[in-house]
Amino acid sequence: MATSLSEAYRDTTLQLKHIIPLDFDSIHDLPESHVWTTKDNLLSEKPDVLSIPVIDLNALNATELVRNACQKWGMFHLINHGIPLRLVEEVEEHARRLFGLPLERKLKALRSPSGATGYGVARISPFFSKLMWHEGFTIMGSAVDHAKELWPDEYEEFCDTMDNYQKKMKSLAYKILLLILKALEVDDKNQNQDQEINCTPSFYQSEGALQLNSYPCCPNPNRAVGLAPHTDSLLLTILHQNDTNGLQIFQEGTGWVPVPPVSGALVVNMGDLMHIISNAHFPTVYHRVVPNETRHRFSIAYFYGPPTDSIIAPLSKFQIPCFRPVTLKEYISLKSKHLEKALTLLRN
Ligand SMILES: C=C1C[C@]23C[C@@]1(O)CC[C@H]2[C@@]12CCC[C@@](C)(C(=O)O1)[C@H]2[C@@H]3C(=O)O
Ligand SMILES: O=C(O)CCC(=O)C(=O)O
Ligand SMILES: [Fe+2]
Repeated sequence: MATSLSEAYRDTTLQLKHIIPLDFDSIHDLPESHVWTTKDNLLSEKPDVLSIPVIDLNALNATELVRNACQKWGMFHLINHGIPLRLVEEVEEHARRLFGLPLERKLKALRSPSGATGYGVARISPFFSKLMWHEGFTIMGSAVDHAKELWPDEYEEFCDTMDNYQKKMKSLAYKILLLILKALEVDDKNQNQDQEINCTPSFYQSEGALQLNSYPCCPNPNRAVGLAPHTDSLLLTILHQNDTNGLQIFQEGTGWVPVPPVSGALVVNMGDLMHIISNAHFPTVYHRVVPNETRHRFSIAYFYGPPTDSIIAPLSKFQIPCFRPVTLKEYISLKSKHLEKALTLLRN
C-alpha cells in the first residue's frame, strides 16, 4: 500500500525539546534559549521598490506573468483565486482560537516524536542552536483526532472548516500547477506537450498538508527569529498571512526582501520539488519570518505535493537533467538529515 505523507515522516524521530513550544503567555523577557546572534543577519531593511508581483489567476497573459514571477522570485501574490474570503477568515479565526488556548491544553494535541501532525514547533528546529518565536499546528487530512484532544465536546466545526479549506486548496493548487507547467513550456513547440503532463502520474494525485502558524508579540523582536530561513519541501505552497508583516524572502545580490500582506491575495511559492522538475529554472524560495513587538502574526500554509512514492525528476524536455530522480519519501528523509543540502546531494 502507498505510504501516506504523515507515514513518510515516521523515520524522523524528534526529541521533545524540538517539539514543545514555549509558554508565550507567561514570558515577559526574551529567554536566552530564544536569543539569536547578529550573525543570523536579523536586521535587514531592503528598498521598498522591490516587490513580489501580483497575478490575477484569470488574466489572459497569466502564463507569461507566472513564468516571469517564477523565474525571478519563485513567488507571487495571487488574486481572483476563487477561495471565498469568508472561508479564509474562518480558518484564521480557528487558528486564533487554537493558539489562544492555555499551553497545557495545546500540549494535549502535541505532535508525537515520530508523528507529523498536531501542535509543536517547526520541524526544522533541530538544525538551529536557538529556538524560534513560533508555534504551529500541522494537519494532514482529517484533524479529528487532535481536535478532540483540544476540544472534546466541540471539535466538529474546526474539523469541517479545515476539511473544506484543504479541499479548496487542493483544487486551487492543481490549477496553479497546470499554469506553472505551461509556464515551463512543457507544451511548447513539441508534440509531446500534453503528453508529458498527462503521463506524469504524480500530477494526477496529490498529497497535502495544512500548517497553522502563530508568532506571538515578541518582547525583543530584533534578537529573535519567528521562523528560521528555510525552503519548503514540496511542489508549491499557498499561504495566507494575516494583516501583520514578517515574511521575508532572500534574493541573491539583494538580501532579505519583505513580503507584506496584500489584502485578499494568497502568496504562492515554489518548493524544492518544483525546483527539481523545472531543472533549476525556477528557484525554490529561501524565506523566513521575523517577529513583531506589538502584533500577533498568524499564517496558514498549504503544502502541495505528489504521492510519496512518485518519482520526481526534471521534466523530460530538459535534455541535460541537473538532478537525479528521487521519490518524495526519499526526499523527505534526505531533507530531515541534511536540510538545504538535500538538493545539492541530488545534483548530477
Ligand atoms: C508537509 C510538510 C511541509 C513541512 C513539513 C510538513 O510535514 C508539515 C509542516 C511543514 C513545515 C512548516 C514550517 C516550515 C517547514 C520547513 C517545517 O519545519 O514544517 C515546513 C515543512 C517543509 O516544507 O519541509
Ligand atoms: O508565516 C509565514 O509567512 C511563513 C510560513 C512558512 O514559511 C511555512 O509555514 O513554511
Ligand atoms: Fe515556509
